[in-house]
Amino acid sequence: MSPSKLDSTASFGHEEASVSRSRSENGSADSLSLFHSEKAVEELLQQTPVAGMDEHLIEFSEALRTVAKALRRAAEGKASAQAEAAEWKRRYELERTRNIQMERKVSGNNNCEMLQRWWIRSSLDNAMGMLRIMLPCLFFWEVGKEQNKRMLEARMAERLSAETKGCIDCGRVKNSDNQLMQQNESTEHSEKICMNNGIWSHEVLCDRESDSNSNADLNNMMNKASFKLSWWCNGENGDQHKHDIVSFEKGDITTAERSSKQISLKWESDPQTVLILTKPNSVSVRILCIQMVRWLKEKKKLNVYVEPRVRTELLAESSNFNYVQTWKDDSEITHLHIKVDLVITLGGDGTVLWAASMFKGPVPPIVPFSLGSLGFMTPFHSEHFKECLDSVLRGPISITLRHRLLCRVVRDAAKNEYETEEPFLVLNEVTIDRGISSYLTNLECYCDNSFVTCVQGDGLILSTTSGSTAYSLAAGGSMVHPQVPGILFTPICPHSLSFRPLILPEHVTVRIVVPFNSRSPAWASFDGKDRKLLAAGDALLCSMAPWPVPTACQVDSTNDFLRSIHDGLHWNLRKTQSFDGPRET
Ligand SMILES: NC(=O)c1ccc[n+]([C@@H]2O[C@H](COP(=O)([O-])OP(=O)(O)OC[C@H]3O[C@@H](n4cnc5c(N)ncnc54)[C@H](O)[C@@H]3O)[C@@H](O)[C@H]2O)c1
Ligand SMILES: Nc1ncnc2c1ncn2[C@@H]1O[C@H](COP(=O)(O)OP(=O)(O)OP(=O)(O)O)[C@@H](O)[C@H]1O
Repeated sequence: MSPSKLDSTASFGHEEASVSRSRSENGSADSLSLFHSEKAVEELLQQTPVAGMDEHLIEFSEALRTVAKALRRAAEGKASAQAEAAEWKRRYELERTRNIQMERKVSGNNNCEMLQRWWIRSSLDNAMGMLRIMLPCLFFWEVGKEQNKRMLEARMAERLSAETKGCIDCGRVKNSDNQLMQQNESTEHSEKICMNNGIWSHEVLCDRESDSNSNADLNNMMNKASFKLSWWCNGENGDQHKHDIVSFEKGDITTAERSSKQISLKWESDPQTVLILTKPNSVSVRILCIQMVRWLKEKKKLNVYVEPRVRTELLAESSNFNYVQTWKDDSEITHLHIKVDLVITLGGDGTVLWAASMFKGPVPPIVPFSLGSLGFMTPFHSEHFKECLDSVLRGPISITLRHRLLCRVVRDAAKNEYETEEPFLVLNEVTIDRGISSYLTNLECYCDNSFVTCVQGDGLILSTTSGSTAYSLAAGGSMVHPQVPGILFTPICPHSLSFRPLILPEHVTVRIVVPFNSRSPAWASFDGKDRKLLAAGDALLCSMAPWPVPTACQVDSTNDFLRSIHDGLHWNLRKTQSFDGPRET
């Protein structure tokens, strides 16, 4: 306790306090007088109205903190429940697909016994499927997510009606049953892997909500190419993928699953619709686009979609291009993923970012052609576009599943965790910087519920591993293989020399808060676009998005990544030492 405080408390006229004060002033303070002073202060604090108010304020602020914590926990609980619901949904889709496959096999066989067994199993599966739908349904009723609830209900209804009719939707109508049977037999092995481990991208890309909305959409969905994804890795057991993340046999813990694998895409039916996205204001891009559209339509008989700007350019070139399709307003863009089998980009990395930003949910596979200066994400050479597209359309192709970050701005974070603005999906990074302010940014950072640090500097980059070769790299972050799931936490010019970049695991939610004592607001930008002001009290929540961006590889994801850093950055390029120098003897 400072002497001035003692003085001020003594001036309230407490007798013992004034005695102790005079003694200490005379330099004869002893333990007794100290004891008296402390006691006096304590009593005084209890008596004075100021002390009472302080206590109330402390109590009040603690109560506020508790409320904020509870709100935060509820929001985090909500997010994890949503993720769980999505997982159930995915499993339901997988199971349904399995039933369809089984039904096809059974329908080709006249054996009654088999049919009987299938029906028993199918009914059991259906019951399980129903249970699995019911759980997320209950959850959505709870949290009032009306839209998701409708979607799940529609699926339940669809399943019920399929049961009543005694048949289940057979997916693509294009292939005949015989063809499918042959296909099934010839791909038995990969199918087995797929059923257990793969992603049935046809299902992932389908928006069932919209197919119940209109027949037109249903037709579009029927026209969408079906493919399946399987993954592989060079493991010890004949490249076999295992289910368990960790196996525990006879006391030995062994990691069995690798978090990152090379993904392979195999078309199950031919792609029919292609979307071409082009960098604007480039003559070479325009010329290539014209050639490509012609070739895709005339030689490959594909439907071609382009942006409205490009359609106008094509029609200015020749009125023959009136078969090229486009959209009228932005709301139609939200349905693109249902119609489009493949996206082709003509430009640099910025055009791939542009393509990714058009899909706020699932993204069809992207084939990026390099017409920029660097091209970390654009492995295909435009001179050989016919050969490249031929091989992609034939399949199978290796793809890189590029993770995206889902970013939500929460205004006045403590109060409004439920009222978030429209989220942003970024393929490279979200940057929080000081904008035009000349003050240091002051950002409080949390990883789930743990405080990470306070960023004082020019700002912070939260990057995907695909973005690790972009802004994050320039700010001193590491380069990371794009298939590694993780969130890069890279400060921009930190005002502390010990502030090194971090890489956080994929499952965390990072929360960046502009504290109330910050000297200036901060600015968030998403893949270098869409700047948003973050005022004091606002927060940015960032977690891994469920919809990655699948980009086709020239060779495979590792080869393409290494080539891009060698060619793009001349990484570790150094003249080799000559052999005729000094040698150890
Ligand atoms: N100091 C910097 O390095 C810096 C500063 C601002 C923005 N950027 C990057 O620019 C991106 C936006 O790109 P744009 O094309 O719309 O803007 P732009 O036209 O200004 O190009 C930025 C450059 O970044 C490169 N780039 C983009 N994504 C990359 C990636 N994943 N790996 C390696 N290089 C990549 C592009 O090839 C281009 O050369 C942002 O997401 C950000 O990563 C970098
Ligand atoms: N279809 C599009 N519509 C509008 N803007 C686009 C489109 N495609 C790309 N862009 C924007 O154009 C800019 C340049 O694109 P991109 O990076 O692909 O070309 P580049 O700058 O020549 O390539 P590099 O960056 O490799 O030199 C980017 O900011 C990107 O966001």
